Amino acid sequence: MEDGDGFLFKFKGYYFYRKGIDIDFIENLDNFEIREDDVFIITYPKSGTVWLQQLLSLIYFEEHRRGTGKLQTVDQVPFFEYNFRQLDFGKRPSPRLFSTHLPYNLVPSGLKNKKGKIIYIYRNPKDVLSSYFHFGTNVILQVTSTFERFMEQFLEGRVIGSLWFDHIKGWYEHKSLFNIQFMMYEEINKDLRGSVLKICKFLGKELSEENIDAVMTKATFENMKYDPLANYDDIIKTAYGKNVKGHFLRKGTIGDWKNHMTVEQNERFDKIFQREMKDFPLKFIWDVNED
Ligand SMILES: Nc1ncnc2c1ncn2[C@@H]1O[C@H](COP(=O)(O)OS(=O)(=O)O)[C@@H](OP(=O)(O)O)[C@H]1O
Repeated sequence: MEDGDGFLFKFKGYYFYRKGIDIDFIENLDNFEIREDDVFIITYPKSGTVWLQQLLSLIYFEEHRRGTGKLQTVDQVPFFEYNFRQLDFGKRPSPRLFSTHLPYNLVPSGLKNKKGKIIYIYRNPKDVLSSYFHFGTNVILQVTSTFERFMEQFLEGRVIGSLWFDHIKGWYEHKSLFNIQFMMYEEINKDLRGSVLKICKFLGKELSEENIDAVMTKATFENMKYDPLANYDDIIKTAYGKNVKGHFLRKGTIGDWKNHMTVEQNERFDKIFQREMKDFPLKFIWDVNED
């Protein structure tokens, strides 16, 4: 984000979106009371958050599955640190569903006692960068930045969510403290049914075949893009302004980074990735034809 300044708020070494937070809430994150049946989706930005909000809404709420509900996904699975709707989390009925971009060291300490469940979604960081570039320039800043400049900011961690490498490594290296399931954006993209079943199993939810089919149909990119309860177009207008061009549901593909990065940029990225992620055990998928 341009020079980081106006848009970023740094707290305990981590960058938040300044306009979206309540500083009192952020300073007291540690003490937020966690319930046994709380569920958190945790992501670095642009890794599939809105998709998982839709999937959880569909898995938990019959009216959302049937298309008779009126609540947007952000009202059913609200952002934890960006409480746009100013919901009273303490008064929400169980099970509470949340989504967050927080790093492992800033989440409420109750989660560290394995109370609540976490689904951590990760995506190959070149596609994260490409998605973020469009979102950063079209939605958040609404100014033109070059990809080159944005890539530098991303690699320095001077963006909302801070450094991608720190986020994923922090969560993975501390996974034994949490009740956590890691899932890959690309795995959900390639095998939606298998992914829905995996999520249901982790959350202890049993859905009929018919309901699984309904979840899958409503969670495809095409259906979400035109679904006003799931596409965030309304939120963009409210939070960022009426003239914003960008969308949360942009391309939804694997390997779009190839349309953005030059050979040199790609080589530089690979070098840094290899240095930072040496010995990191999770697999990444960089191309749509890769298994
Ligand atoms: N159903 C479905 N299928 C495939 N891809 C999907 C889907 N829903 C969201 N997306 C893609 O997720 C990207 C946005 O990431 P986030 O939701 O994490 O963004 S944010 O952090 O909440 O701003 C963004 O990726 P890009 O298209 O590459 O920009 C979205 O298109």
